[in-house]
Parts: sequence; C-alpha cells; structure tokens
Amino acid sequence: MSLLDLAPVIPVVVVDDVETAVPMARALVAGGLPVIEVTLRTACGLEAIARIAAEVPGAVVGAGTIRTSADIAASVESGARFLVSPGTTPALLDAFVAAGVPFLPGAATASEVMALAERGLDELKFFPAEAAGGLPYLKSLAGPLPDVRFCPTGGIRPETARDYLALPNVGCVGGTWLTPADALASGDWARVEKLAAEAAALR
Ligand SMILES: O=C(O)C(=O)C[C@H](O)[C@H](O)COP(=O)(O)O
Repeated sequence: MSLLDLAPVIPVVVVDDVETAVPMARALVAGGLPVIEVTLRTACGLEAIARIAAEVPGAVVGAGTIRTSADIAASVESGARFLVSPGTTPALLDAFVAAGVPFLPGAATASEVMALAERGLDELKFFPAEAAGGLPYLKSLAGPLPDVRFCPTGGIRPETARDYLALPNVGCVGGTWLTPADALASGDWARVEKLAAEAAALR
C-alpha cells in the first residue's frame, strides 16, 4: 500500500528531548495516526527514530528533513521505514532510489513535479504547501499532471487540512500541529492523542 494512503495526516515531529519520543509516538498511534515523520532538525532525531522503531510496534516511523545521502544512510540504520525531503536534487534522488526504502521527495513547482515524474515518481511531498500556493496551486497542477499525488506539508492547520484532503491529487497531508512543543514539554499525551484522533477523523 502507498505511504499516502495509510493515514489522512502524517504528524511531522520535532523532538527536542529524546525521552518524549516513545510516549509521543504511542499517543499518536492511539489516536489513529500510525505514520510518524521525525525531522532530523534536532540532534536527537535519529535516536528518536531508533527508539520509536524499537518500542512502538504500531508506528510506521520515518525520517524527515532528508538533505543528503548521509542523512538517508543514518536514518535507515536508525530504523526509518520511509524518508521525506523538503526538496529534491538529482544527487539526492539517486540516493533515495539506491536506498530501496519508500520516500516522498519534496517538490513545489510544475517543473520540479515533472522532473520527478520523468523519473517514474508519482507520490511527492508538496512543500512548503501554503507558501508555495496552497490549495489553488494544487488544484491547478491536477489539470495537466493528474497522475501525480501529493502530501502537502508546510503551514497546514487542522482548519485547512480537510480542504486539502478533498482534492483528488492529495493523498494525505503533513503537519506539526499534532505535537505542540508545550504538550511535548509537559508530557500532555492525552492532548496529543486527542489532536491525533481529530485528525484521523478528517477522512
Ligand atoms: O523539516 C522538514 O523536513 C520539513 O520539510 C518542514 C516541515 O514539513 C514543515 O516545517 C511542517 O511544519 P508546519 O508548517 O508547522 O506544519
């Protein structure tokens, strides 16, 4: 099954304290969002991936913020089951293909989408979704490029997620709103689970 069809929302998480990774992932899974993208923006991102992979069996944990082939190698070694990048270079695409792990390469323009489609890819991250044109931009892409589906991410909120999910070329959306920094800091897992449950009900 495709990565875009596992859940309507992929939580994008920024882990500052590795001890929060497992309870956070458990709360997301309990709320109905098993696909979790841990960004490599923080020093403990890889360790967070490793702990979730080892300790939260219901989670499908992946790595975000992939920029280099070294990021790919380290993520896969840590247990990442999928990889996500904010944008895509030819070298990064080669490394993704070589890794043999499902990946969502980032694209933001018609030309970038076409370049990836030329390489046989039809499931992409649309980033930064709101800043790059949002709903009207994705609607416009669906005309000439109806065979490419997206996970829009960047600036999406619970109030706008449903409209994105209604587009025929959107499989799921990504966002950080499921795991607010203050909820992670205070260990408010009930709040994370509630946010996840609301998002899981969007489709
Ligand atoms: O770090 C990455 O890999 C990214 O590509 C950036 C994230 O996808 C966005 O920062 C989402 O953040 P929100 O806009 O708060 O939902």
